Amino acid sequence: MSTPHSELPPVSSAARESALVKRLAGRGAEVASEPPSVWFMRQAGRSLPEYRKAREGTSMLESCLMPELVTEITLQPVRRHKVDAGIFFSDIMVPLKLAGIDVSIEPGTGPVLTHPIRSKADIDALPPVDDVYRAALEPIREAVRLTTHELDKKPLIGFCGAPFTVASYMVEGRPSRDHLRTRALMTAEPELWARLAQWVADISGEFLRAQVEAGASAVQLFDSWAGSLAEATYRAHVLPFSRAALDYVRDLDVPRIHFGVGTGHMLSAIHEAGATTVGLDHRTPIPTAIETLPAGTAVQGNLDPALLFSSEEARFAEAARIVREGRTAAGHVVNLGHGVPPETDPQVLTDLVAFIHEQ
Ligand SMILES: Cc1c2[nH]c(c1CCC(=O)O)Cc1[nH]c(c(CCC(=O)O)c1C)Cc1[nH]c(c(CCC(=O)O)c1C)Cc1[nH]c(c(C)c1CCC(=O)O)C2
Repeated sequence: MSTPHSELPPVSSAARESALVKRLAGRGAEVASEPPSVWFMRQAGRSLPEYRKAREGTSMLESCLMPELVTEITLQPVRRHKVDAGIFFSDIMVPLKLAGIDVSIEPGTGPVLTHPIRSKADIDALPPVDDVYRAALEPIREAVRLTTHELDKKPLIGFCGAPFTVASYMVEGRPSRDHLRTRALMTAEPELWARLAQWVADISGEFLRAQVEAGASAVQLFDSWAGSLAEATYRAHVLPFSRAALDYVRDLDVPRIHFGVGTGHMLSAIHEAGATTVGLDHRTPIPTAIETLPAGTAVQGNLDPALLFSSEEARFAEAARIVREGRTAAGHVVNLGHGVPPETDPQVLTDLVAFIHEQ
């Protein structure tokens, strides 16, 4: 390798002072005259032909450990759509793989574990989160350094999976609609559950911290499946561990987004886990969220991904409404209510970004 990547200059302060990062920190008033900020969950990925080409012949988790490839894939949607941030190309399962767990991501299915967690012995056998694990994160740090160097003034958003969502893949062994085994474990064996959730908080928290230390300007905690929980269950068995994961970056002064699908019934709890910004899916009205959350909290979202397949007229009308409603928040960043579906026409996203920037 000819470039001494680890000697790249530190991340541009312009990225950390960008309008998008200020909005995520609840400092939207400082940049009120600037165009709205927008990025999309899953903006990198199968909706882009250049992604499909770059990924040919390399498995998902393998590609996440190849720094040049990660940089290229992270930059693809930034180049094409002119979104205001890159989202680090990786996966919520990467920390498991780096910790030595036998996991793969099966195309069209999702994460699959060879040995799902089924007993106390399985939890006893989880590897320690130690210097060996932190050293294994080096390809992640390297990829972030390369990517932030290329992004220059645009921020990179780092992320990790929240303990409930990641642990539900570990317990179920594969994607599950209702996470029954996981939810049963919480109440049947709360102490075992707590050990598993704390372990995930530690591996995911270290993964998140590695990204910020290497140059990411904001983070998002994905608790995609938390919406399947009642608020009381969430508070008792999940919130403390999500907070533990976010605590890994609390001293690093970057905004923290917290997102889960279908969490409109417990937005305050999602915020209390340690977020500066609450991510909203398309079912939660922005004014309701602003009213519910403490003053100073920013919001992100929340265009229904179905609108990507609707008429341009309907899509732009919704986008304009979302931008308008977001102006009353301490900070608002436009996003979808969940990830970009693989079938999306990329031109629709490019045109949508241009429209949002004109508002
Ligand atoms: C639940 C979850 C996972 N991974 C993730 C979540 C939380 C977000 C959410 O709720 O969608 C997070 C994730 N996964 C990926 C990103 C990176 C970048 C981005 O958002 O642009 C992020 C932020 C890449 C990816 N992660 C995955 C892909 C597709 C891989 C491919 O090209 O086949 C990408 C681009 C694979 C993946 N990984 C996972 C699933 C369910 C899948 C889809 C499996 C499939 O339908 O084939 C687990």
